Amino acid sequence: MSTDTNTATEEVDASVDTERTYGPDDGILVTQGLTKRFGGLTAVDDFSFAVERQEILGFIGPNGAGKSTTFNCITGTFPPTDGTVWYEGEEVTGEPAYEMVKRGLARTFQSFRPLHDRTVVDNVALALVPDRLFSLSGLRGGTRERAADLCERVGLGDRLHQTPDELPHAGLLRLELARALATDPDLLLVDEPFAGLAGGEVESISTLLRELREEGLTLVVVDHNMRGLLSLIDRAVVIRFGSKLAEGTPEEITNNPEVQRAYLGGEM
Ligand SMILES: Nc1ncnc2c1ncn2[C@@H]1O[C@H](COP(=O)(O)OP(=O)(O)OP(=O)(O)O)[C@@H](O)[C@H]1O
Repeated sequence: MSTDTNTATEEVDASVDTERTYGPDDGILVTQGLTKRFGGLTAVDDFSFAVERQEILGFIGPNGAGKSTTFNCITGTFPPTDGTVWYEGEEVTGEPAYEMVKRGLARTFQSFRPLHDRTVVDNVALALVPDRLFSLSGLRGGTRERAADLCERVGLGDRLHQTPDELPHAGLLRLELARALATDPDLLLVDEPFAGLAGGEVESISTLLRELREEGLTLVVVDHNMRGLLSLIDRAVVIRFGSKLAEGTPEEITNNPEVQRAYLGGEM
């Protein structure tokens, strides 16, 4: 993927309805005028979008476009400088991460963070309990059963008693997904699931994500693998310089001249 090149702002604005004002009922997750400044740098700039219930939304943008910062403002890593976030129709702007998890918003991280001295099933079981001070021996049987079910669900049923270090990269991603699912989310933000995966693995992870959607989950997926992402998603929102560049179906996005220009030399 290429880094940013300069494109006239007028052209960029012409590709999206910048006048649209979003409200709490426009989707399961909605932002209006989301802005995040780090000192003099505006990383997210008056960014509005909505995620529809049970869709798979791709969140696309070149390096440094503001994708992670948008995620971080929504999931409570840090508060936005300005703007509003609604989740399930309620305003949640600036709510801390643990409150967002309680509301049903989960995320996976590109850099996996399993507990290396625990087994796969223990890692998932610990994500099920709200307070990590509980000892594993104190977990009820039902909890461990639920953890094993989740491992099974993501394709780790035959690796319950291995440690994370014994898993291949795709297995670690599955574990990360199971740990996120352990919080019983309605909406899952998935950060770069295809990074480091071979073609066949991209397809099997895509199949898993589609199945999770069929089971009722809403998914927002960020990835630099355009081919993998566009064949997975229903719709995409494209961000550039912290602002919305375009949104639409994979076909609309692929054929959008501004998007093509933003990804000059990239894989569209
Ligand atoms: N904590 C921070 N402090 C200062 N600047 C930051 C911080 N986090 C992000 N930025 C800056 O904000 C801008 C947007 O970064 P962000 O990480 O959101 O982009 P991104 O679209 O996720 O990029 P990538 O695809 O490379 O992960 C960048 O210029 C980045 O350097």
